[in-house]
Formats: sequence, C-alpha cells, structure tokens
Amino acid sequence: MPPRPTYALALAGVVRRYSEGESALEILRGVDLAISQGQSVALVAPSGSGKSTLLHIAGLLEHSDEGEVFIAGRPTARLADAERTRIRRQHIGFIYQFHHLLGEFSALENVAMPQMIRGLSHKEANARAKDLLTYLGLAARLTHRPSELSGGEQQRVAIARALANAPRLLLADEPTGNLDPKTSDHVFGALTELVQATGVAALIATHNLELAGRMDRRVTLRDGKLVELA
Ligand SMILES: Nc1ncnc2c1ncn2[C@@H]1O[C@H](COP(=O)(O)OP(=O)(O)OP(=O)(O)O)[C@@H](O)[C@H]1O
Repeated sequence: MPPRPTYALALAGVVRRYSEGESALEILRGVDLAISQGQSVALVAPSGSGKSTLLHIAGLLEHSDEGEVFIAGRPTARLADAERTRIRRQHIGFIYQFHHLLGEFSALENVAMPQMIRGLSHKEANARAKDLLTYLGLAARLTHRPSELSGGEQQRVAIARALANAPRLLLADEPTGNLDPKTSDHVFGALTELVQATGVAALIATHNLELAGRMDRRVTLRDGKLVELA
C-alpha cells in the first residue's frame, strides 16, 4: 500500500453550530478538505456562508463541535489549549482583511517579533524579516511605522509577518478585501509569488474570482459542506 500523504491541512467531518435562542444554527455540516504542502486553495463563498468560521477552526483559533483538524498530519481536536497554541505558532501563519500590525513598531520589528517569540536571536530574526520585506518590495520602508505606510504596503508587511516563521500553512481571510482593485492585484500577485517560492500550503478566502483563478484549486461552501469548483 502506498504511504498516506501527510497534508499540511486536513479537515474531516467538521461541524460547527451556533446557538440561536432555543435552537442551533449549523454553519458547517461536515466539512472535508485536504491541502498538500505547496498547494494553494481559494475559498470563494457568499457572505455569511461560514468562511471565517472555517478559517478559525482550521487555524486552531476556534473549536469545532464535531470532526477533526489535522495540522501536518497531527490530530488537534483533543489537545490542550497550550499545545494547540504551540502548533499554531509553529505551523500556521494568518493574514486578515485588516493588517493588525502593531502601531508603535516599525515594519521590520513587526515581522521580526513573531520569530523572536519563537526563540530566534534578534540578529537572525531581523535578517529574515529584512529578506522577506525586501522580496515584497519594501526595502526602503523597513523603519516606517504602519501609519506611515500605504494600505497595500501595510498588507505586504502583514504577509511578511505571516510567513516569518516559515509556517507549513497560510490562512488568509479576504487579504485584499480592504484595498482598491489595482493595489489588490499587486498585493495578491506578491502573495501568490511568495506562496510558490516558500512552498507553504495556502487557504485563502476571497470574493475576487479573478484572483481565485490564480490559485491551484477553488472550493466553495454549499449548505455547510465544502464543494470543489472547476
Ligand atoms: N460567535 C458567533 N455566534 C453566533 N453566530 C455566529 C458567530 N460567528 C459567526 N456566526 C454566524 O455564522 C455565520 C457564518 O459566519 P462567518 O463569519 O463564518 O461567515 P463568512 O462567510 O466569513 O462571511 P463574510 O464573507 O461576510 O465575512 C453567520 O451567519 C454569522 O452570523
């Protein structure tokens, strides 16, 4: 028998309910998904269909009510919160619609910080942060604070920060949703290039079908289940 592939992310039978008064609203009704290392997947689904919920569960920020989430082959549902946090820090990078950078720190510091939290020296963390920011065209913006950067630049710093710890899995929730079409296109181009260059697995929620077309696969949520699109 061939060896079972180890997916960067695998979801099996994921169910999530929210209580609504007396009744329960079932948002995810048995979601299955497997993403290999190096593969990029766009999640294109209507507002309110459960995209953010799914990303939070995949990123171990939220628990599912049923089902299992495997990160790099390891089941996580029954792990203690401290261990889930450790796995998240080690293996997962996040990009949100709004950059969530720390306002009092420079671009370089924002990208270096997660690496120092993981134990890298100041020098190593700064060197990697500088490389990533330079790759993203921000070599002349290293010492700028977020408020001194444009929206597209802020989002590129957020991309660098998400990839700073060389995660296996990148999760992004409308990463260009806050940008004008031209900047969005530019930032998305930088993101897809880095996804390819680093070999990270990526699950990216977007409303933009053209941008989704540049990913390896496209999936949607239909009646709480994940469906593969052409
Ligand atoms: N904590 C919560 N308690 C109750 N209901 C919730 C909670 N979080 C989300 N929901 C509901 O679950 C549904 C899915 O929400 P979610 O944010 O995952 O959708 P989405 O597809 O990301 O939407 P959008 O594209 O608008 O961001 C929505 O109807 C929302 O109101």
